Amino acid sequence: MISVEKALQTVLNSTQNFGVEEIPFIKSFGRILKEEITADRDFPPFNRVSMDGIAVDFNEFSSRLRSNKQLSFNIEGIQAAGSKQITLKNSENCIEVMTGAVLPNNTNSVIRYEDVTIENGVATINIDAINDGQNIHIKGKDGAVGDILIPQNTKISAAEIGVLATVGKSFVKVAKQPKVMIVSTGDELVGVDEIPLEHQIRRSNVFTLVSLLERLNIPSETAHITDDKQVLKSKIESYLQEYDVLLFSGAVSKGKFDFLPEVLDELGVEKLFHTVAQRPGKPFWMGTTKTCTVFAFPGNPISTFVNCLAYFYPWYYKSVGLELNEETAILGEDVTFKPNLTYFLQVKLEREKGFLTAFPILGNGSGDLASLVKTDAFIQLPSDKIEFKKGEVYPIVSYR
Ligand SMILES: Nc1nc2c(c(=O)[nH]1)N[C@H]1C(S)=C(S)[C@@H](COP(=O)(O)OP(=O)(O)OC[C@H]3O[C@@H](n4cnc5c(N)ncnc54)[C@H](O)[C@@H]3O)O[C@H]1N2
Ligand code: MOO
Ligand SMILES: [Mg+2]
Repeated sequence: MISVEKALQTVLNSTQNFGVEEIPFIKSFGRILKEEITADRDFPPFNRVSMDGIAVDFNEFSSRLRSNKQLSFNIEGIQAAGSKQITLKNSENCIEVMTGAVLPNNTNSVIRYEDVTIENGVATINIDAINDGQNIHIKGKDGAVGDILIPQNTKISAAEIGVLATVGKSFVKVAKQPKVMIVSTGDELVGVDEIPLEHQIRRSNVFTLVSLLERLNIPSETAHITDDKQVLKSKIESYLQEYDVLLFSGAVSKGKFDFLPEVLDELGVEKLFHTVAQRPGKPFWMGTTKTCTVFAFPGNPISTFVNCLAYFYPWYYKSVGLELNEETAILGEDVTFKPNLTYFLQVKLEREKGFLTAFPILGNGSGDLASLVKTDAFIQLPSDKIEFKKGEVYPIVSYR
């Protein structure tokens, strides 16, 4: 048996590189960027008018103000957004300009319509102070051509999608997703659409795993294998050839029909560890071949669930180059836990005065999958303590 810390270290030392693929940018939400995105032109690419109004020459405005002349300007033309830049021919005049338009040549300040009265083609300014360059979004102010706008290894959100669009990146390089097979085992398990007999239950773990992977945008396939050693062996043999990752749930403990560890061993999967000093999820088995990583989670639903979050998630993040950000929360109640095991305790998270606080909710052990609905996360209480006090801070793995 190894500690949670050692198990996680082992998991992180056996990450995989899934390669890179180029996909349409609009399909890249949630994926990990595998190239730098640079500005293809200045941001904004021209002096952009930022208020609807009139554009004037600031010097002309100032000199009239100094000599108490009328602040009336003949309107020479209109500069609309999407039109080529026009030029103010006579600096005593002005040009009407629209937000998003190029600032006309020979003008350098924009006065809002709200501060102007327009009559018979003449705009009279109703304010007696303007700033040189006002209401103009200067070319290159947000970024210069060639600037890095999005660094490599960024997780693509709506913000990045907008930037990809604006620089014309219709195709973008992202980390390939692993090819994953999720397998449940057990003779007691029937399909979701079936009516279980007295001694049977519907299988649920594969579907929670599919959904936990969907949170990472990883597609997956599923299969179910009965507790038959030969069938297990022949199916797994072909899965090992075909997939980057196999996630199992069940058949890793001490039961007569828990064949998985020996089958994986017979198929040449190198065991990295079996059983971790934790509750729940203790009989977790992990191993690798040259091309495939195998996570065999204990079958109790909460064991499968927490181990996917605590081990597969960080393994995937590191594999695709994402930083691991440890989340923490304040324990909301005293907890006593005697066994010399790391305790992944189910908690409901609440924000109290801006701080994330974790309130323990005790279910009926690792088979009580309905209790997951009442909680949001697991708080990770270390094995070297027995008493955990309200107010102490510990890592959490959340799933909401
Ligand atoms: N003698 C011992 N017995 C057990 C130990 C032990 O240390 N010594 N460990 C216990 C712990 S802890 C766990 S966790 C389980 C792990 O068992 P397995 O990984 O072998 O899983 P199974 O025996 O196949 O199933 C356990 C339990 O989970 C249910 N299950 C399995 N798959 C699914 C699924 N896809 N959907 C819903 N439920 C599932 C299954 O029906 C069993 O009730 O072993 C303890 N025993
Ligand atoms: O490890 Mo088991 O998951 O405690 O129920
Ligand atoms: Mg078992």
